Parts: sequence; C-alpha cells; structure tokens
Amino acid sequence: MATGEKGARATVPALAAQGLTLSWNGVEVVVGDVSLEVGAGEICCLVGRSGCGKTTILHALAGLTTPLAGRVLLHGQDVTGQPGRVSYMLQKDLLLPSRRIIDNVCLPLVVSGMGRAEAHARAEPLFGRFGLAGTQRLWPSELSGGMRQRAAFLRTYLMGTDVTLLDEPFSALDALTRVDMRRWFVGMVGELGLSALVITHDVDEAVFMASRVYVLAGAPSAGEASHVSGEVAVDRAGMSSEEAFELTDEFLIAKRRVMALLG
Ligand SMILES: Nc1ncnc2c1ncn2[C@@H]1O[C@H](COP(=O)(O)OP(=O)(O)OP(=O)(O)O)[C@@H](O)[C@H]1O
Repeated sequence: MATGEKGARATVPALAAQGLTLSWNGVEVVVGDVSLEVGAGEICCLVGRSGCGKTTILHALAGLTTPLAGRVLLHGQDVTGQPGRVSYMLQKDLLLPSRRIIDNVCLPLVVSGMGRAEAHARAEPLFGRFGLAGTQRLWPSELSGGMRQRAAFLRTYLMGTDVTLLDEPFSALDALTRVDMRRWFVGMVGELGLSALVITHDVDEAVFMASRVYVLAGAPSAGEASHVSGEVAVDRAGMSSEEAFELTDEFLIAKRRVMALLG
C-alpha cells in the first residue's frame, strides 16, 4: 500500500488516537491534531526526530496526561485521561536494583493488591516463555541487557492489558542484541495476542517490526507543532518464514517511504 493510504480497516481498532493536540505545560502545543490507529494483533511503530513529541503522544495514549483536544479510544471506548487501561514500557527498563527479578516483574500485580505468593505463582510459569528461565532469584545487575528488557516486557505484560505501548524498548542494547530482540518481540506479540505501538528512532527496526509505520514531523522547540506526515504500510504478503525480511525489496520500498516522510 502506498504512503498515506489508509486502506479499509473495517474492524474497531484496539487503540486509536483521534485528533490529539498535546502540550507538556498546558500552553505550548507540542503535537497538533494527531490521529493514528493500532489494529487488533498489530504492531505499529511511531518514528520521528528527537524532540518531535513521540513520548508526549505515548503519555497521552497511556492516560498519563489529558489532551488539549482529541480523544483516546481503547477497543472503541473513550479512555482519554484514564491511566492503567493500556500497559506501558518506559524507555529505561527501570528494574529496581534491590529487588530480585521475580519481585521486579511481579511489581504491577503486587501494586494492584495481589499477595506476593500469588503474584509469584502467576509470574513463574511465564519465565521460560520469556526466555528468562532460571533468573527468578537473580538481581537485575546479573542479567544481560537483552534479558533485562525481556524482564521489563514480562513486567509490562503482567499489567494484564492486551494493548501495550513501548518507548524505545531496545535503544540501550548493542546492535546484534537489538536484532535478536526485535525478532523475539514480534514473535512474542503474536504469541501473546497483543496489540502494540512502539516508538523507535531506528527506521530499519520500525519497518522490520511494524505492519504500519507512522511518521511524526515537526519541530516543537521552534514553535512548530508536530503532526503525522504520513503512514507507511509494510507489505509482507508472500514472504516465506525462512526469508530474511530486511533483505527483500518490500523492506527497502517501505524504508525509502519512511525516510522520505522524515525528510
Ligand atoms: N517537562 C518539559 N519541559 C520542557 N520541555 C518539555 C518537557 N516535556 C516535553 N518538552 C518538550 O516537548 C517536546 C517533545 O518532547 P518528547 O519527549 O515528547 O519528544 P520525543 O520525540 O519523545 O523526543 P526523544 O526522541 O528525544 O525522546 C520537546 O521539544 C521537549 O523539549
């Protein structure tokens, strides 16, 4: 599908932003009239230059801020300004250094009132599935960067919502680990039946992971509110599972479109 085309998405999206206008101080508009959708079971990425307002959008979608205008819909229901309706993984893994991995990942369950033993029983069976078998009793400092991110993602998953927002989840990792992690992440989102919106600076990463890439353009620091300059649908039709998608023509076509929109 060509840049900017929206196609026929008949079903209610898992998550939608409609005409969001956002400010960090209630006065200066950082993001103006942004609309986007994440379909059920879909991974979408949001790319844009540093400071253009990506995190500001994620905060509004997570209900942590109230927009100046516009609304956030979760499965068609208005959840504008309501925190806790979608799960949110911050840019840094923020694992607490003084808690073992099991207690770190159980944090959302315990905070929501579940007893520690019950929370452990809920989380334990998921460790293997998240590639963390045997790490339950370890401290965060004993894990590799990729394992820490998997633990942070497990903690995010345990928030118990089917829509997840991730802010630069792999930016702190080395290049090879990033490649492994994005493959792993795409597989896990499919296996767990999640819908995800991911912020990334990395166009290759966005095109690899997403079925749609939204490009945000603008310069809020210069008084120019950001807007979605276009969306690029990524065509994987006809790809065999053994094929390396990043080596295909379809990958390069989508990458060029995203780059053109970034300017
Ligand atoms: N607390 C704040 N104080 C001052 N300016 C802020 C604050 N929060 C956000 N901004 C401004 O709002 C704009 C958008 O910030 P935001 O963090 O959303 O951008 P971003 O695209 O996520 O950036 P990056 O890619 O560097 O993380 C920037 O110009 C930033 O300077």
